[in-house]
Amino acid sequence: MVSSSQIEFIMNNMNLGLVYVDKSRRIQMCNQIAKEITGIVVDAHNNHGSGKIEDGDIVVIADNKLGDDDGELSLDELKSLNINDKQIKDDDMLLAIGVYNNEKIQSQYKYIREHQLRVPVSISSNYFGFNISASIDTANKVTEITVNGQPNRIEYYSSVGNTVVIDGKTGSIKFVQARGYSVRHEAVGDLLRGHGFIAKDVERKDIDVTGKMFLELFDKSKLSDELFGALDGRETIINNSIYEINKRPFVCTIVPWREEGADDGVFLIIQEAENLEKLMIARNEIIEQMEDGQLRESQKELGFPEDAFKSFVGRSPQANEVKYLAYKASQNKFNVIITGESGTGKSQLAKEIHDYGTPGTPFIEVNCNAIAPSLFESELFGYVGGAFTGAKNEGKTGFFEAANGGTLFLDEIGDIPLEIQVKLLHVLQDKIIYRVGSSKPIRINVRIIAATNQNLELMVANGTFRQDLYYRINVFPIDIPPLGERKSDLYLLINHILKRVCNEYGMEMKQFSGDALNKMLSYNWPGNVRELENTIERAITLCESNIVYSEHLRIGTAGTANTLKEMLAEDEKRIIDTSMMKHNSNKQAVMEELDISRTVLYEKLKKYGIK
Ligand SMILES: Nc1ncnc2c1ncn2[C@@H]1O[C@H](COP(=O)(O)OP(=O)(O)OP(=O)(O)O)[C@@H](O)[C@H]1O
Repeated sequence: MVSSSQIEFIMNNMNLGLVYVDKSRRIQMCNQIAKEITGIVVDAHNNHGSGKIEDGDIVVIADNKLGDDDGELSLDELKSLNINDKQIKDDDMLLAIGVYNNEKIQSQYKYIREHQLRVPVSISSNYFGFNISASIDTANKVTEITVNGQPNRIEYYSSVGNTVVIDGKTGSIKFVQARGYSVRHEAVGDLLRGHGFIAKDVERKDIDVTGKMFLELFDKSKLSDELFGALDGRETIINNSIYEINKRPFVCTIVPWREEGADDGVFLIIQEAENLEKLMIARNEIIEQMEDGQLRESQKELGFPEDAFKSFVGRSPQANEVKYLAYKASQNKFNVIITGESGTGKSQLAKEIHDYGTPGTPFIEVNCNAIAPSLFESELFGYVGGAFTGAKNEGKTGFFEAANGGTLFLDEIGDIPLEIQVKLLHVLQDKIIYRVGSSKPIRINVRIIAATNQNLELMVANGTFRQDLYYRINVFPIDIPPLGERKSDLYLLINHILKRVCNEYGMEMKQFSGDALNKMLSYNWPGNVRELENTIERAITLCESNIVYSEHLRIGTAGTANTLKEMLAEDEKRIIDTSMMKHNSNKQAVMEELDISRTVLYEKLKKYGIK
């Protein structure tokens, strides 16, 4: 049994923020990382005590978007710093130095309306003997305020109001803005309206928030609405989706907890979203490790080795059952039939049964629907020289002989013509073959693995498949359920395919965004793993950055083209799609790149529903 102190240890040392909210919307648990990333506790690099802005204090502001994520800082509040300039508007970038509540002392400030500046904007001054500089670098999304060589740097996502306050009496720094200020109501607007600030030091690392209302600490937002909805029993699909908490983006997952005997509540799992790529890699690794661990556990329960059937990816109860049966089949030499819809992994499983049970022996794969009926016999059993017109002089080894000592995999066995079925039956019974044109028996020792996506029982009933052969090959049936019925395998499969495809194409490892994952997880995959593979492959070729977004996924269209016309249309659509994405939907650029006229482009965009 894991003790509660062990659980607490894990929660406080994991890389994810975890908050548990009960039915009454109170926080019952909040781990250390959740407190740190939401700003409930501060990683204080510039320590200071608690207090508030007093008359005569010097206030320095670097605000990239006035009125946004700065405690609704307005012109009215700026008057307290002796800034009274009607030209300054909401959303402007503002750098300011002023003395609080002293009409006689002039402030220094700079405001800029243009948001897309690529060069940093700054002011610097010797203000009452203090060397002060403040800057905003929109290209790198960084604000910095330096007082007498002591910098305070805050990176931002959409907006930030970096603030430093110098004590007017002692000249020491009494407040330094740190991330998470919204949760503490320490935004510059709040401070200028008289709100106090907390001390920032290492001792404040374990603030207890247990029992506090969720909305006392976090703003009302789309996320809080979803969270409360989940507490009221509403279905929620927030799974690695980006939501803002106190104006900063986080990768959020809401997991309702409904256990008999316990209070209903929800877990909120949060991660910082500022470096999505790194996070996604970390998250994927964690989930993979977790799922791997669960897989090992379930394999142990079933009593088969850890390394068995590793490449048959999946951890759903159905996938585990398939692997268990496959393992059992690999340990014996009886014939096996694998059934399942097209693309469920029948061929892959057949190869794995062979590799695990009889490594180093031949594995011959025969696709029965690719052989002309007249050639079946000679292909399966071989022939001797001069057996028929067109036969090679030296004769030919058939698939059975080639597979001797190993496995013959008969894919699409339902497509074997009736007259060959009877011959196959004899081989299975007697373990003897005759090459076409020869009466010399050849003893063979071959295990048959057959596969089909047809209903053989029905074929037996309507006379297209021999009943006796059916009984012979149906000794050990393994049915692989469609992917849509074992969705919990999706996550592992997605990662597995992604890795494989990136390796195959010699690309850097890519990651799926939360939205892209959600889109894949909510689709039913009628084409099974093959459709999933095609979709991922296409998405990767469409996407230029290292993150694959949902826009790159052409779900439901991949791999459905059958005719040349359909295939060409799919390619045309993909090429136009890629070009539109590359040029940010700039049609002129797309026309130039693809060398097509406006009329043609508009016609194609309409035809393929590309926006
Ligand atoms: N569980 C799995 N783990 C990893 N890859 C899988 C899995 N299942 C299927 N695949 C992959 O999906 C693709 C399709 O699988 P496969 O060809 O084995 O399907 P199938 O059932 O034999 O299809 P068909 O009936 O059309 O021949 C292959 O590239 C295979 O490697």
